[in-house]
Amino acid sequence: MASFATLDAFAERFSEARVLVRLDLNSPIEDGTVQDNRRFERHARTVSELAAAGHRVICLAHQGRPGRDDFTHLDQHAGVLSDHLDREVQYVDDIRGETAIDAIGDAAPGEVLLLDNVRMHDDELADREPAEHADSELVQRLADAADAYVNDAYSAAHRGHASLVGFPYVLPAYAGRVMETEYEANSAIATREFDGQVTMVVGGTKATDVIQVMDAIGDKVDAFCLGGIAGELFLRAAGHPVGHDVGEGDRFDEQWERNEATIRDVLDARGDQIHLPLDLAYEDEYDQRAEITLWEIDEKSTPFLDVGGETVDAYRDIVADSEAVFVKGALGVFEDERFADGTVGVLEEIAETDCFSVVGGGDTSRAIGMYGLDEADFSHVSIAGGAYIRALTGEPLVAVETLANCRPKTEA
Ligand SMILES: Nc1ncnc2c1ncn2[C@@H]1O[C@H](COP(=O)(O)OP(=O)(O)O)[C@@H](O)[C@H]1O
Ligand SMILES: O=C(OP(=O)(O)O)[C@H](O)COP(=O)(O)O
Repeated sequence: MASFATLDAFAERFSEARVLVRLDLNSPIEDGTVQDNRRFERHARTVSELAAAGHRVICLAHQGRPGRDDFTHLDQHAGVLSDHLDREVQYVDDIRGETAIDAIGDAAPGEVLLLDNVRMHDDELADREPAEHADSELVQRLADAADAYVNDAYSAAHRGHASLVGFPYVLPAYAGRVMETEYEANSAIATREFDGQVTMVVGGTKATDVIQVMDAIGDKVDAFCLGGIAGELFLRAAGHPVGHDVGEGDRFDEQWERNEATIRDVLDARGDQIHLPLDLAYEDEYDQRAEITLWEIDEKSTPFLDVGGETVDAYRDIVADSEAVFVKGALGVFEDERFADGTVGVLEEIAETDCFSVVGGGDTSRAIGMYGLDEADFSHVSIAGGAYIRALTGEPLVAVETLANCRPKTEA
């Protein structure tokens, strides 16, 4: 178990500090609009605690990845975060230049700044070891302008990027409240033993995260219920003519090339644990939801956007018989009500079943609020996806390990 210092220790040491706070505000963007989600509400608790205590809060965050449609500036994120606070979040359209450094210097006690998308600086994603990131211009420039660093970005803690692992080498570093609570919940899961059936529902778009970990966690899981992009990729490996891009799509082929061998290995090794969709749903010529069983599909000519009704019924039965259920990634494009049956059907069954349950995934956990489900009906609703699933397997999260084990040279 990692042991890191929390905001309790920070409060004992600092007053009116300039504190860099790394958040994970990576969010869905629909028609160019950042979608509010649990990450803003949860991180606002950490920001609010620091600002209310009179510190000058300098937030760092990322959105998307270079080259992706959702790779944007953070101006909208500042507004959404403000909505969850009793104070304005001042967006700074700079990361480590003079504008940013001056804004940090001018920040008054209790003020909150949000710098621009940290992934827009080349140092952030450079392929370096954590100690090398500490020497980067990005980390050095911002560290010189601040007194301390707080990492609240548990949901990005599996990424060894500069703003996540570099600062503990050069500034006093602490865990934010999201980091603290997510770590405690998700680490406990990796060490728990269940007598009854353990089920994992996996879907979503980041099949690479899911597929590589399925094999690692396979000894702890009795049944994997697949959907989303991951489900189609496994169906493709099982010989069905699905799981490839059609039209403008770019969700499948690149992930297939990267993961085909692993998918086939996992299917061979754990086929009896893996439940694949029996039917799929798509948008017909009347813009309505239509379903098709696997055996009716002779070619994929349109994107499949959800699992079908037969699959939902089968997965609900599996969940109903489970002592523990972990969910990572949505079974369909639940943001569109026509294609929410898979995701919502499984979540409803979990809520009705007396089981230990964890729902993970920044996007996926949004479905709970969107469809009127009660968060209290789940044991833990994580705002992490890839980080959460790695925690399930007990895999160390590099940003957590760095936060717990590294100290500035001046304090070594
Ligand atoms: N068949 C599908 N085609 C395209 N997108 C899908 C499909 N099924 C699920 N999704 C998308 O997966 C997203 C959630 O998956 P992902 O981003 O990997 O998980 P999270 O961010 O929750 O860890 C949802 O936003 C949903 O729209
Ligand atoms: O949203 C995130 O990951 P997740 O979708 O696995 O929860 C994190 O912000 C990490 O984003 P990344 O997967 O683009 O590095």
